[in-house]
Amino acid sequence: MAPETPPPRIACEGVTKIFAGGTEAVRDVNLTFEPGRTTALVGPSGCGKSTLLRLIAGLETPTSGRIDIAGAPPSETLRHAGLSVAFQDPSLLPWRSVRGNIELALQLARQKAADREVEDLIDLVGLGGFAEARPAALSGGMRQRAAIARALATRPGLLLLDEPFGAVDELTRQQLARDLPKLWEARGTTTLLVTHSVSEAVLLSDRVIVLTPRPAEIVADIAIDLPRPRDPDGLRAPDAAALIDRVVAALSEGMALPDRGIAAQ
Ligand SMILES: Nc1ncnc2c1ncn2[C@@H]1O[C@H](COP(=O)(O)OP(=O)(O)OP(=O)(O)O)[C@@H](O)[C@H]1O
Repeated sequence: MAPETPPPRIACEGVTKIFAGGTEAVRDVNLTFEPGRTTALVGPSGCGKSTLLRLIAGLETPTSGRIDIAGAPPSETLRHAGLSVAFQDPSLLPWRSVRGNIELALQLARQKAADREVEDLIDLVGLGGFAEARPAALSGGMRQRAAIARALATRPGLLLLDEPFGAVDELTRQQLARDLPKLWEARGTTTLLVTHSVSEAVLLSDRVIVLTPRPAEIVADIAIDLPRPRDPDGLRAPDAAALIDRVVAALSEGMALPDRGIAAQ
């Protein structure tokens, strides 16, 4: 089934974010994301990855530059439920069950799920049997997975994930890494994800953007042209390992820039 809203093209033009107080988190980012592709943003801790994602989500406004999602500002896309986010802090409503949280997202978007669609999503994120559980009865990783299911429920054209598997155990993480890209591909979702994990970025994405230490600037833009479906075990193959090495080398390059990272310490 097609997504509720078609996957948009996203353009960031000269995007800079300086917070009140003077912290410059993002500097002059120029990027275009093509519809239906998955892109990972990778960079050292505190470099400005989440800020860039929040800017694209319309949850922050750029200090200068502009962001355009299919011809409209991000706030517009957010309002039309064409965009879903699952961030580190899952922010589920505590008095609603997993199913209730997902159904609320659908109600707010004035959508109805097809038969069994909510159940299928709950199963997909490995929460079968926990549909009626409230967030307090779930582990941190389970809450994150519930938030992913909620983000997917409205079939957004644009899906923004910030460290979505941060609290998820390794085996479940591997299962999600197998299953979620299949769903994004089937739906044609444009997905942007922030991760600390270089191997996860290579496993999930069509493209990895490597950012410098704060303020985040682009140090490398690496195409991940590995065949799909991909399997975590496949990361040991020479072509995948070479891509991981390229991403790691770009991270080191960013750290070595004169005013950043190691050089700035
Ligand atoms: N609302 C805010 N007000 C002021 N400073 C902020 C705000 N949000 C983030 N920052 C600062 O901006 C910088 C970048 O933060 P951000 O959360 O984007 O980094 P990150 O790369 O996502 O970090 P991590 O990988 O550790 O999650 C940090 O120095 C942070 O303290």
